[in-house]
Amino acid sequence: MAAEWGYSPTNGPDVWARLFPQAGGARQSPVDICTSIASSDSNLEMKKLTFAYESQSDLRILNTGHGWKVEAPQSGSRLEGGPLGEDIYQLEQFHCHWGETSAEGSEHTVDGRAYAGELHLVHWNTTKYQSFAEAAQHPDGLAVLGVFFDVGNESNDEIEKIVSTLSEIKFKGQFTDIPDVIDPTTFLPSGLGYWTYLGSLTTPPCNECVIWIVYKEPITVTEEQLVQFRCLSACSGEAEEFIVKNYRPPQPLGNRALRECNA
Ligand SMILES: NS(=O)(=O)c1c(F)c(F)c(-n2cc(CC3CCCCC3)nn2)c(F)c1F
Ligand SMILES: [Zn+2]
Repeated sequence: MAAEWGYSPTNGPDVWARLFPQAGGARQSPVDICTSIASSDSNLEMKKLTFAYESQSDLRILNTGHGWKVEAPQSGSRLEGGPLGEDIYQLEQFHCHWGETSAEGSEHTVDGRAYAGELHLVHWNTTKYQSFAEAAQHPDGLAVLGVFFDVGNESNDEIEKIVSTLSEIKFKGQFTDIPDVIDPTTFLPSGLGYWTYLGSLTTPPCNECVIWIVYKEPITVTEEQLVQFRCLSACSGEAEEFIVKNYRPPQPLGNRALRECNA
């Protein structure tokens, strides 16, 4: 397998486990969310999931070669409650997954249906661990909020702040600062119902360290905004290999519990 993992037949999800053994584990993400087996859990209703983010400007966005990633270490942010027990999780970064067309692109699917993309807000457990890298080695180390993208006519203003920087980070390894103020709260849908289950990073090394919280209600972006995502290059040089898809297909849920909260 090519040294660098990716999403092509020769280095994609089907062969990740050769280099990254955890990718073949029993607690992998994403999964297909089968709504008929999701169980309502009164505990989730009682311990409301709460989040508090700061608005930040000059956040760094980089082209990872697999997509864009905004580094947003927010010591003042807090995600807690719901499935997170008594621990507090802090925002570390957010990024997104998409597909070649808007008929695909999300990582999680709902009753077999894919959305046009999926935003991930990645948090780590600051109650128990001293760093993101340490937290990523533990089963309750990370909490990721997943938000589906639906395509509509209305441009998403917060996503547009990301799109407006992409021409500056066309190639892998490039980064720039986002001049606009970003408030992560604005990425969340108005309806706060969600599904939750225990899973993993959806990219190598696929550590089984994520408490997943996937919102039921999608947010809207435009086709043009997704077209701009697909113009990023996976290469650092002149060669142009566009990042047209960067989603892992659903993995077996196995005997994991899938719970839901209709906030
Ligand atoms: N799609 S996802 O599951 O939301 C998702 C994530 F949650 C991530 F945290 C990462 N991630 C990977 C690393 C390197 C770490 C380096 C230290 C050891 C763990 C990996 N940094 N962030 C990631 F790439 C990703 F895709
Ligand atoms: Zn992701």
